[in-house]
Amino acid sequence: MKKISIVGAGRVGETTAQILAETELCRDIALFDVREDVPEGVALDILQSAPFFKFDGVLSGSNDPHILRDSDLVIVTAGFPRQPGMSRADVLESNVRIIDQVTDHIMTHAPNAMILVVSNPVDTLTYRVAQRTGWGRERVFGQAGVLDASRMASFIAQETGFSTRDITTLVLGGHGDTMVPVTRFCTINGVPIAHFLSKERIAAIVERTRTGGAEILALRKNSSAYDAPGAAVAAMVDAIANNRRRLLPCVALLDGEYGETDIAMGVPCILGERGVESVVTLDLNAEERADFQRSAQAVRIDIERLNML
Ligand SMILES: NC(=O)c1ccc[n+]([C@@H]2O[C@H](COP(=O)([O-])OP(=O)(O)OC[C@H]3O[C@@H](n4cnc5c(N)ncnc54)[C@H](O)[C@@H]3O)[C@@H](O)[C@H]2O)c1
Ligand SMILES: O=C(O)C[C@H](O)C(=O)O
Repeated sequence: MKKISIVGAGRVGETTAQILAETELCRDIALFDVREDVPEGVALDILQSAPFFKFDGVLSGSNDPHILRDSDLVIVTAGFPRQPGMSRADVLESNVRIIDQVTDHIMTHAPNAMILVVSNPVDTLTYRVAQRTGWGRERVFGQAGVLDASRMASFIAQETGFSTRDITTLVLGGHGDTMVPVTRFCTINGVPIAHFLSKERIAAIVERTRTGGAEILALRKNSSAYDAPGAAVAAMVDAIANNRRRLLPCVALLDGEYGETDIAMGVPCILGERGVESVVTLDLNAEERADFQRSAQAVRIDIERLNML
């Protein structure tokens, strides 16, 4: 991938830029932010770590949206994080204004780009970007489930003592308290986690996964998570840049899959060089289907709020 732009040079944007640069996933990274001088400062600071990490490439930052031009991918991390005690949906009104402005910049300066939305509430904002651009769902998608699944895998590793390398997890649905960790598809090298963990322990891991973002927020106090989120975004970029065709949970527009239409939420997708190549429909059991529908209902409430703005 020739050029990746990151909109929002805050905590998540900066962490993502650092990982993309270090891993040389892209050698031309541009940062755009409205805070005066900040994107230039972030770009310069990361560049000065190049001799340690031994990477080459160009990193630039600007308050001028022209910096987005010719991007192949734009990662959107602009917007307010929630504060302790808030839900992600509580920043919807403030962040819609920001996301609309950012979307217009992308349409003007990077009309051929893919857009990866990170800003919260990510399902609703991905839906908003898709509506505003009118671009196909392969080009407009969001990050949530890769992070939630990685949180769940880290909890399973802590409980079982197994290597994270061997742990596979799947979290679907909206990126809120109703997210759907699908324990039936969580394994340790193919062995279902139920072989190693009791029902009670699995239930506790599911609950901790659902509240994983709030747990970090409560501990960090002035900031929501950004280390694992930056790594999750980088994993998605790796799938795209290297055309890996990975099966990853992405926030994607649904067109009848899982019985849902006119909504964006977390579903398993094939992610490759063209973005979301397809949505994979799993045969969910009755309980999983009910959980997924409940999660869709929560996202729909936000979309209705959005439509009233
Ligand atoms: N989807 C996920 O899994 C996930 C994970 C972590 C954080 N987030 C979300 O990502 C967003 C950013 O989090 P953060 O911790 O980096 O916040 P932050 O406050 O550190 O950074 C946000 C940045 O956005 C910039 N910004 C605001 N308006 C802008 C505009 N119109 N154009 C360009 N830039 C603008 C701000 O100046 C700031 O630098 C939040 O909404 C947060 O909830 C999502
Ligand atoms: O919790 C948040 O508000 C940030 C992010 O969505 C997360 O899950 O870490």
